Amino acid sequence: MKLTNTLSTMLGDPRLFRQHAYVNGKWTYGDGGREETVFDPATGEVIGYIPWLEAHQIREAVDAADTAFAHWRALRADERAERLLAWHDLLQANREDLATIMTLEQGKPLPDARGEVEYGASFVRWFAEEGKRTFGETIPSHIPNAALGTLKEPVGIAALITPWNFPLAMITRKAAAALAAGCPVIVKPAGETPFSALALAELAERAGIPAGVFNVVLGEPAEVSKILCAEERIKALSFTGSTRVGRLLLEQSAQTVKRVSLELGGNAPFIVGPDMDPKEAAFAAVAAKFQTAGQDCLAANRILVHESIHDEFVEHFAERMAALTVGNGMESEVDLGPLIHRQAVDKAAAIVDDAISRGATLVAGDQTRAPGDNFFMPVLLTGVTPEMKVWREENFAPVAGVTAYRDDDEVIAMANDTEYGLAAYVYTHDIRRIWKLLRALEYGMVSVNSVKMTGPPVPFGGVKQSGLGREGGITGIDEYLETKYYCLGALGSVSGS
Ligand SMILES: NC(=O)c1ccc[n+]([C@@H]2O[C@H](COP(=O)([O-])OP(=O)(O)OC[C@H]3O[C@@H](n4cnc5c(N)ncnc54)[C@H](O)[C@@H]3O)[C@@H](O)[C@H]2O)c1
Ligand SMILES: N[C@@H](CC=O)C(=O)O
Repeated sequence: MKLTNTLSTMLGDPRLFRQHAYVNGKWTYGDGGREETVFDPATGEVIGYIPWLEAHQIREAVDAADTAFAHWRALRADERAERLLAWHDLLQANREDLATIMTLEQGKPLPDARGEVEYGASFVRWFAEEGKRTFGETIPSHIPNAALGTLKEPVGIAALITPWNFPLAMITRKAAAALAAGCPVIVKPAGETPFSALALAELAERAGIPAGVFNVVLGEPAEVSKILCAEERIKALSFTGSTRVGRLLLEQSAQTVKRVSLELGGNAPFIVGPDMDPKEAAFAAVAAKFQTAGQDCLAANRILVHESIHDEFVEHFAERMAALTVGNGMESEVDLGPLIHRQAVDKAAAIVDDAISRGATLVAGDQTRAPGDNFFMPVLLTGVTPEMKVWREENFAPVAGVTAYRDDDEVIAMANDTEYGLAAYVYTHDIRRIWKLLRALEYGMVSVNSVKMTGPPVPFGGVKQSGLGREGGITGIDEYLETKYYCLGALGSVSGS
């Protein structure tokens, strides 16, 4: 198998750069000799290679997790918490290296990568604490001389399949909850960004998480997922990624009736009320659109501005957008890195062409200034209408589409005109309008006058075709817990309570 060490020379701790799968506490090659090349999206250079595991090796990961389950679930919650807190501390201590790995494989600017390491680590800390609070209940008995109640028990092995846009935090938000609940995990990261996942495995081992409890499998995505979904011993499947693949995995998991959690695509409306300062709203919209070069499930995809302030808003948006620097995320002062690969650039270009051909106006976005093959310069379109792809599809690129609306009822109908329902933004200071929109918007998350909405205490997730279940918050751990009801009968001395 090919290996390259360029990336490790850039790290304080070269052992964080691993080019093997991690199964049962061992770094593993693929038995069939298949491998995948991983590129730096900014330069197109090879940064490493990963093996593809064969079917029997994926099953060995399940065997390992199955064996490890008995010991891991038997630990006290505070013992698991100690290991999770050690993992958290190691993530923090190695923040710089983890951010370097992330920027090189994903492309996001280094400060954003540092932010994601902090964000990812914050879920580990959160669930270390939440694991100690998985309380059951006592139930007032309706049966004479009986005591009724519930226990919370780990559901079993959890398979976690994750995307490339947030290569670290999308893993920790799932894995920390599962591990805290007592479930071993098998992580299948995106092939574009495996090295963050493998660095997480290295640090999990150092934190004292036992062999078989945290595994990272690599391989041909459809092949690996089919095996994981068909495995009866895997009881929970948690997926973050596109709605297309989410539907497929839900279908494949039906045969083994798994607990399925899905965090899927978004098509976020960003609604600006007539009372807003157009400059303040435009600056917020730029921030909500261009994070991770628009490759964010929370990215403002459809910007809906009241007609009375539309033109001023567009002027300020264009001015702010023009000040963004596009370039290699390893360089300082860069706001937008590359897109993940060339197909993403082609998709973005096709969405812009489609909008223009259907009557949208291109206000800004000169692609001749793109600093490389995988870069896409920010685009501002106005006059966007519902038949355009930029309205219908999650563009996952730095393409902002603006539409004017007349009144609240019209903007509610516009905002809900999508199969997606992840997140929506509302900018207005009118409390009646806020309440009306908050209730009428068909979204799992609504953020009012704030671009930032996520974090460990938050029940993150969508409605409609944006997903099933919630991650984070006080309910995130429930995705990995079963409720066991008990009835202790014939107690003799207990009655009526
Ligand atoms: N709701 C959320 O919390 C959230 C967070 C991040 C990303 N996302 C969504 O993820 C998408 C972008 O990520 P992506 O392009 O990596 O998504 P994707 O669906 O293409 O891939 C996600 C994962 O599924 C695997 N996969 C791909 N094809 C597969 C197949 N045929 N069978 C089984 N597995 C397969 C990939 O290897 C990867 O690990 C966007 O739609 C974005 O909105 C959602
Ligand atoms: N920004 C999101 C990830 C979506 O792509 C998050 O905070 O979870």
